[in-house]
Amino acid sequence: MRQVDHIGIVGAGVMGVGIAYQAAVQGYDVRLFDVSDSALEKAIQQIASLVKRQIEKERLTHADGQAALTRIQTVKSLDELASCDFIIEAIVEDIGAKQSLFRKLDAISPENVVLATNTSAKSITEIASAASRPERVIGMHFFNPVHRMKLVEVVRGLQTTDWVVEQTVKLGREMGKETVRIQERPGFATSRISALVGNEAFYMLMEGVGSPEDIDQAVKLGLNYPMGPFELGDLVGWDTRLKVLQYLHETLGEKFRPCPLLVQYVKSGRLGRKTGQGVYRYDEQGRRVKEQQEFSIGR
Ligand SMILES: NC(=O)c1ccc[n+]([C@@H]2O[C@H](COP(=O)([O-])OP(=O)(O)OC[C@H]3O[C@@H](n4cnc5c(N)ncnc54)[C@H](O)[C@@H]3O)[C@@H](O)[C@H]2O)c1
Repeated sequence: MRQVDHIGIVGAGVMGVGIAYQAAVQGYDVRLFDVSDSALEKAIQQIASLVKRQIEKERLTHADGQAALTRIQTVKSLDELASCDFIIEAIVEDIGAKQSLFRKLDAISPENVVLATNTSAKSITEIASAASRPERVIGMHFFNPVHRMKLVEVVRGLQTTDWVVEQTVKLGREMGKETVRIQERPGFATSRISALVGNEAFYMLMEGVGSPEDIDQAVKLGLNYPMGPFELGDLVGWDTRLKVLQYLHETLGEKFRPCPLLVQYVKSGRLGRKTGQGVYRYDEQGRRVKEQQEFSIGR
């Protein structure tokens, strides 16, 4: 097994930030790259505020929190990931963008480095086809928020080797997560169910079945889900959710057709917590704003 000390992370959005935090807290040195300088700056602020909150909640000591922060380095060029022992991609959910990135990662990194994608649903085999050594490409699917969610879904593409699966399971566990091993099918074991539930909730909202609050409450208390479908979609980001649904619609058929109201939300920029408004509204600190107004589907 290659000793993993340095983890390279590509993409400093919602997931890249969470994965970087989790890796650093578990003692790994992290190099974080994004095409956007402002995303990198924002990422460092978000990680620092997450460390602060975890210290306040006594889930992290001050010393451990500070040590984690010093382990994260942002880099301005992909080439600076060349010496990493394991690389995790968390960029936009777009097959072309991911393939182009994996072509570059394959070219810059030694051949015993695992190249993992955090894709929510896309084909690992298709992403891997861009690499000259597709057997070292694997799905390592973290969940949002990474520091709280216990699972990593390890997804095997057609050519992924046993060694790569073992290395990824080991890293997932050492990052403090439970792992499941999944054979590649669109949406894996989790996104396939979650996309269906979120989409159905939007159809229910469009039909006027109930307010978002009541639908969320029904699913939480009646079905024992920890979060309602709208709370979860606001956290995931409806743009990401829509991309997953479009892909599942293409590959698995009609039952995944994206709800027109969900599509409208994305067109209007109501993407969820990351834009301050999705199905619900959030203040500057990310706290949900309680609405006084009566329910209507256009809300
Ligand atoms: N949001 C979730 O809850 C969630 C959960 C599990 C998996 N995922 C998956 O994780 C991935 C990232 O999702 P996210 O929600 O963090 O997205 P995001 O939109 O928050 O962040 C994506 C980041 O990638 C950067 N980026 C885009 N192209 C790039 C490139 N070629 N090189 C480097 N950086 C690039 C963008 O500048 C942006 O900062 C997606 O594949 C998504 O499906 C998301």
